[in-house]
Amino acid sequence: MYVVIEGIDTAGKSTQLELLKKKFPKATFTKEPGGTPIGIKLREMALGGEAKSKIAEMFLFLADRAEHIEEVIKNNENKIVISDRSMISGIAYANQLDIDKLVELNLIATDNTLPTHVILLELTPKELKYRLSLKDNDSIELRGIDYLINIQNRMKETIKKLNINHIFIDASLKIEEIEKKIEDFINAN
Ligand SMILES: Nc1ncnc2c1ncn2[C@@H]1O[C@H](COP(=O)(O)OP(=O)(O)OP(=O)(O)O)[C@@H](O)[C@H]1O
Ligand SMILES: Cc1cn([C@H]2C[C@H](O)[C@@H](COP(=O)(O)O)O2)c(=O)[nH]c1=O
Repeated sequence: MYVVIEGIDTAGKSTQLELLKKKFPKATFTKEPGGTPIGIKLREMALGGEAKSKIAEMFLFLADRAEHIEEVIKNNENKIVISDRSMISGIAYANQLDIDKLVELNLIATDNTLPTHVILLELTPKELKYRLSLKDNDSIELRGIDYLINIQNRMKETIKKLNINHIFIDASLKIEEIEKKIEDFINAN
């Protein structure tokens, strides 16, 4: 079972992952970018904002993803793996290219491996604005509310297009309510 938690910046992914670690102690927890030793270096490069080219930035994320699939996902095929982000983020954030082209590129990186379960935490523009105001923003968060809401729409479109088993959850619900919905979704499937 390859479960991924998706959502734009500040949607509440890390908060829920910490709770899931207690609920599913035998699962393998991982993340993109940065779930492998090479991935840690690629993450630094991608998020440092050094790349002038958006295409170069996308290839950094794709390199991270290819290594992550090979080293983490395939090596834990018979376990529950729960990942903070996946190719869904890869396709949504690279918004300079169309989704079909990005699906092709991402399937090369993942050797055709798709998540089996996608949980998307969905933010309203108002809540996103509030949550971003509470923290120092990295180079991607500095692109702003409209950019991130557009990315969220691309995430939803991608999940539907790939026809992956999924749940969309209102990220403004109480933390415990979201936790329960996620637990029920994983256990039901
Ligand atoms: N359901 C919730 N209601 C209100 N605030 C929440 C909720 N879930 C998380 N938060 C708060 O929102 C902020 C972002 O949460 P968190 O770090 O879990 O998001 P994230 O999706 O992992 O973010 P990023 O992708 O930027 O790392 C934190 O201040 C957290 O306490
Ligand atoms: C996988 C992936 C991620 N991104 C962006 C999304 C976030 O802004 C950062 C990752 O930060 P987090 O704190 O680990 O959530 O990177 C992207 O642009 N493309 C991708 O493929």
